[in-house]
Amino acid sequence: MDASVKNNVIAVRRSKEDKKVLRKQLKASHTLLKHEGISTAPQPTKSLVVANGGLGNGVSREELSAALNEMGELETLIMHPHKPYAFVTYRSEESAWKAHIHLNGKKLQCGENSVTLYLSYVDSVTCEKEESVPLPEGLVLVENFVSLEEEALLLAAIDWLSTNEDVTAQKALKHRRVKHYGFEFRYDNNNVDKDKPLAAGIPQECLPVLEQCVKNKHIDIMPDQLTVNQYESGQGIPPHVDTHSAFEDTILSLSLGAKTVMEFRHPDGRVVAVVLPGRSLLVMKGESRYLWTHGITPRKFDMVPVCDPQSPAHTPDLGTRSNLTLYKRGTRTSFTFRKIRHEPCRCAFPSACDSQVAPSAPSPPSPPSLPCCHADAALLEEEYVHRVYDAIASHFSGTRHSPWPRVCHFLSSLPPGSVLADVGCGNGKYLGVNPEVIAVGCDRSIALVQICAQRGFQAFVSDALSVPLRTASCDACISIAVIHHFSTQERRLAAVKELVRLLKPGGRALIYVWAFEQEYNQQRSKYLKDQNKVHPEYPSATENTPEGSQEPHEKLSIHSSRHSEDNYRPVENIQDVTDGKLSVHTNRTAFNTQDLLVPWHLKEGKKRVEEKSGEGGKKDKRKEMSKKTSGNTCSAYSSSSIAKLDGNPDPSPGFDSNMSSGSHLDTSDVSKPSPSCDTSQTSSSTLKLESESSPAPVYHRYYHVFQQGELEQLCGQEAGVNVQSSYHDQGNWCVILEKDMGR
Ligand SMILES: O=C(O)CCC(=O)C(=O)O
Ligand SMILES: [Fe+2]
Ligand SMILES: [Zn+2]
Repeated sequence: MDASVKNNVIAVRRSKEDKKVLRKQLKASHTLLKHEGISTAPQPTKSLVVANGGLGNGVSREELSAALNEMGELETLIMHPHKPYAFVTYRSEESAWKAHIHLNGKKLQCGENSVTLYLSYVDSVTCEKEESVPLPEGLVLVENFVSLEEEALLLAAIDWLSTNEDVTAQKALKHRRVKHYGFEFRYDNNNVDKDKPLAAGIPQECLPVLEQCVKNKHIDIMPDQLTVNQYESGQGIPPHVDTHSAFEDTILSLSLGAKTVMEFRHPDGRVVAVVLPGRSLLVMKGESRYLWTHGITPRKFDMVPVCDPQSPAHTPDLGTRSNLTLYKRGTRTSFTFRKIRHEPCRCAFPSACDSQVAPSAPSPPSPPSLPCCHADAALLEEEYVHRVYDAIASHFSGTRHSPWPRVCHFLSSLPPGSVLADVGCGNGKYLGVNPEVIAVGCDRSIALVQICAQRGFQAFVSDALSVPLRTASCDACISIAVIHHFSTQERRLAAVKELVRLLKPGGRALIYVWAFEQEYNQQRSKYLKDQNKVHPEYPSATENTPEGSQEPHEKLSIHSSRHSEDNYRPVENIQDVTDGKLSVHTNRTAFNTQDLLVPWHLKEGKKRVEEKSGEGGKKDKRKEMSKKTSGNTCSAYSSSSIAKLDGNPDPSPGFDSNMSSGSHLDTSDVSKPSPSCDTSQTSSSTLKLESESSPAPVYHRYYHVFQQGELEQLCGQEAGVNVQSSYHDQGNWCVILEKDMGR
């Protein structure tokens, strides 16, 4: 090839590349306008928006500013938390122009990953003021409370190698090291043996610090108990309230070593992230001690303000607003000083107080523990998922009638003639959404499958881990609110694998699971919002769960920053704090643990309603429902029109029906459960509780609520499938998977 031809080929290639970059840049501008309201300028200015260069992409301030600084002197660099873009303003337009030429379409290495930057000029930079969120009431943070020398002295006072004979539960907890002095805090009963002081009292080295605390009126009486926690990077402590009956009001926590971010969560869903710098003292009193939970999410990076002089990434020239950076966690050691309480607690927060009234939902007589093996897991699910759904099926079905728009959208996108499996189909509300597809449902609950059959849908009883359908027989699968009922990670993965097995190559699966995070984009979910409202459309605050809500959007307090979206790391199980026993969730409050029991208050009276409405007979609901839900309208059908089961139709002609598992709970039906209940159900005595004051039986369903990123990570473990998209929908995490063509 002669030189001119070669040059032409290179020029063509280059122009092709340029066109590609231009196309992508335009797309990025379009997205910025559409989703963020940021309009780009057609002509050069001093300011640029850097798409993909945001903290939300895992780009740190240091990495981005290093690249930008090479093009000229910066005036400001603004990085909003969680956003996938940054704004840069140069001192001169020429530098901005240079950055545009050299960095647009270029890859930036960020740790192990790289991102491609797209730069566009902007006329003005949105310098959204950080919302200054107050700290929880009663919380005080005192920076530089101890000197560097005192810090070293205190750290040296802890001998991690020695073990105290008299300490039963003093051990390296799964996710951090712990040592107790004065009294042992026992993680098996969440309390202290008040009559059994430890041989080792609070170390002498702590006394000057404690005296200072008393002198400064941070605490009235000298503490007599110390818990030292040591966290390596990536470790944390689950959200909890220190047991009221164990300790007096004030709790002091001294942070030594690396800084961390502690999250405070109010039962109404508010989350405040507080940066705890090394050598600072956190004083928790009143509401912040009694009502808000505190916890440290296990992660390796936190998002912290760059203006914090503690931060190694401190860059004072760049202004202070939105100057956040990723901070890599190091080892942190905390000294938590508390005073043992000898009388019952009489705080003003009875809902969170173990000394005062019982919690709103009675616990099962003997709450189960998280399973440690496959057999235990199967037993737990049998008792706390399958039996419950069979017992509450009718009432449950009456509350589950509005198909979700985004699920409908997925179903409506399937070409006519597609084969669809709804694994964990519940009462079958999605089976008629797209009448052009061949839909079959399965559910572990025979009672729910009977309801499907009653409506004229094809459904059979089956365990979601072993669906009696041929491999690669389905164009699409849906699993709506099912996988969160599996009690081990292995079983959740097995459920994903089973969906993938059913798919044809190129087939797609839609998965919904309930989210740990019930606040998203600064909005609390309906699930949380309706906690005090008795709304005709929704279950009451103390009642059953619609599974609708959202991701925590931690508010930045003056002293705080939101943490980064580090890769998902499982939350340390609350077991370390409550020892083993699953806790009973209070409906319509924020979650404070990932594995829990969710109460279902069974309502009586179905029969009466049916008699009144005169719609007790059997009816083919499929046509009616298809009519109403075809297209993308997703209209609800009335729960009072659900036929009463007066027979036992064979739910699954042609299929093996003696399988077990994967019951269905709807994701976000927020409709009021109609007073419908099949009173002839049987139930396990360990699940159902009746008390004199509340004759309505309460059942408990096991859930594993997913943290952001966890579902993607789970699906990522299954080879031969891609996560095509993932999103948050009404308090659920959702993914669409696509099976590889080659499989
Ligand atoms: O590490 C901390 O600062 C808090 C420890 C804590 O909350 C506890 O031990 O109860
Ligand atoms: Fe605590
Ligand atoms: Zn209390």
